[in-house]
Amino acid sequence: MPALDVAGEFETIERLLRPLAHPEWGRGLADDVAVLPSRPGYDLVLTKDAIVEGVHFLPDDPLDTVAKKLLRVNLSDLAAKGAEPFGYLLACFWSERCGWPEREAFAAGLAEDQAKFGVHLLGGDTVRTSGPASFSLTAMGWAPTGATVSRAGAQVGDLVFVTGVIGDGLLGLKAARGELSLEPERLQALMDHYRTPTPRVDFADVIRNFATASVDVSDGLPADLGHVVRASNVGLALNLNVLPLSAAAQAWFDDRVDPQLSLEDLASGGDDYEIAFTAHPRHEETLRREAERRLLRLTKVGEVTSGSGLTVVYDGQPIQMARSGWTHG
Ligand SMILES: Nc1ncnc2c1ncn2[C@@H]1O[C@H](COP(=O)(O)OP(=O)(O)O)[C@@H](O)[C@H]1O
Ligand SMILES: Cc1ncc(C[n+]2csc(CCOP(=O)(O)OP(=O)(O)O)c2C)c(N)n1
Ligand SMILES: [Mg+2]
Ligand SMILES: [Mg+2]
Ligand SMILES: [Mg+2]
Repeated sequence: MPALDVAGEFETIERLLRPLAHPEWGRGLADDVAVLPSRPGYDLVLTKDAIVEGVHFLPDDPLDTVAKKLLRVNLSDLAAKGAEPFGYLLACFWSERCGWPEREAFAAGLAEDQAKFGVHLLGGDTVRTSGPASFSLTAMGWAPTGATVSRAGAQVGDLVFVTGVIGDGLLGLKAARGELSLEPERLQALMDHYRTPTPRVDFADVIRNFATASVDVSDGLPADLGHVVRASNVGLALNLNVLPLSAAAQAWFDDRVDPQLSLEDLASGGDDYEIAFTAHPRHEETLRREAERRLLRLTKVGEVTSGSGLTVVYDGQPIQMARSGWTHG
């Protein structure tokens, strides 16, 4: 048995990652591949997002929450498309700060979230780097054949909804950097959202059944709705005045001197990992009921119009936003 401070490649795989392996399809992480049986009647839905220290998480974020964020941002993409997750491939680029205790914390975070979301590890890769700690994950899910929701199906007259709240990701980052003065519980709630966002996995079946188009909100609500607008070749009016805020974000907002600019910042900050989607107005009541059953906030933030392009509206007037969301320049 290697000493406890060992953080080598094979120790990491055997002692920390093997316990996370998919019981049927992971081959105990002791083979070159994972082999999955095909599933008649279903499509295999795949997505990959990487996270990098200094870009997606802070150098002093605990590694268990980094692992959870990595898994969750990917589960968010699957949920937005209406797919049910079952497994993932993982690549770890451990930096010098990732000794054995940090790797143990990372694996413990994954173990907790595997249980929470019903997924297992299928394989991956493990390397060491002199650069920033980085992690990449490929999430896999099933959706009934042909049922996956794209960005392209929005129809003129559809309503635009968003799950949960918008802006806590941005404020959580500010809070973690010590840039906000709010009550400690509020700061904690915001930091929790930044470090461990909640992917709307239990809303995936509703999206599958009722959404005409959907996207997960990672870059910023206007930026991500912009993808829907372009893919669907429609217009879309987004009403900033109804942006759903958490209690903590509301407390921050109430102290601002420029409400419009503050809402623009919250809307375009990103790191929300909510689902924005379009649906026919006849489904509004059902959507509200399904959200309520799941104790999930659901807000109608706009409508799909003829024409093309996203129009952001504040106090009934179209406005020009300085930036619509995060981009990796
Ligand atoms: N390096 C890459 N190689 C192949 N496809 C990529 C790469 N980077 C991004 N994409 C694809 O571009 C699209 C948009 O990516 P992204 O903005 O990261 O979307 P998301 O918000 O779904 O994570 C996705 O289909 C994604 O798979
Ligand atoms: C330290 C730090 N600085 C800035 C941010 C803000 N931020 C970085 S990437 C990003 C957008 C989401 O990440 P991305 O890689 O674009 O995910 P994807 O759109 O592919 O899902 C945001 C809001 C952050 N999360 N952490
Ligand atoms: Mg991505
Ligand atoms: Mg994503
Ligand atoms: Mg992005």
